[in-house]
Amino acid sequence: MRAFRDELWRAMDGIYQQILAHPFLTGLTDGSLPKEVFRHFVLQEAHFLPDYARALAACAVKAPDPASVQRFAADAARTVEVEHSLHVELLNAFGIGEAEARRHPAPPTALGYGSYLLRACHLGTFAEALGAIVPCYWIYARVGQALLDRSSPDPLYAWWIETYGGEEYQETVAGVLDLLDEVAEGLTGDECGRLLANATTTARYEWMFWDAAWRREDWPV
Ligand SMILES: Cc1ncc(CO)c(N)n1
Ligand SMILES: Cc1ncsc1CCO
Repeated sequence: MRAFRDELWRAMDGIYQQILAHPFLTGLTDGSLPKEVFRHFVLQEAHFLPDYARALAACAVKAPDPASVQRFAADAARTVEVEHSLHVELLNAFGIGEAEARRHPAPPTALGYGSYLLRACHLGTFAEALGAIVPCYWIYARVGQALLDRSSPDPLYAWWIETYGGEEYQETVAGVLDLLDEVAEGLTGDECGRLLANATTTARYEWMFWDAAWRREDWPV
């Protein structure tokens, strides 16, 4: 029997290939990515990660068993930690203080993505929430892995790559994918369809998030 995760990956693979080919990611590994573009990405992350942490906490609330509650609650806490080290390691390196990051309103795609995740995880069933949240983990794990081989001559970019390409994060994501396969066994065809539709939306937002950073997207009016 094929695992459900393969079906979910098929729903995202075309989008994932476009993520890998995006000039933001090719620029990360050859070190040619302009600093102002990465700076904008970090600013987007500073706005997105608190929403992401709360979306993970909502998954913890809906999780069907204590081990899954613990998993999502731990990842929510870990996301807050990553958000904090982002401030310490990166925003300071770019001369963006916490006050400035707060003053700058969340740009459209970061706000849209975070709002979508909160909506899906709060209003959906656990399966629908899982569909929305799994690609966040999986795409970053795959991107991190793909970039780890080449890493980056830039220590800032290398730090970021290690966070997501490293062993610890890879193991975290493997656990979530095991849970996905387990949960999918008990779902109807319709429920699987809604889970996959959410996964596709998240994968699209993942591409858009890189692209928005690349364009240094801001509110047009
Ligand atoms: C936009 C985005 N998606 C996923 C992750 C994974 O943590 C992240 N840090 N940022
Ligand atoms: C690194 C990491 N580990 C668990 S969740 C998460 C995502 C924070 O960005």
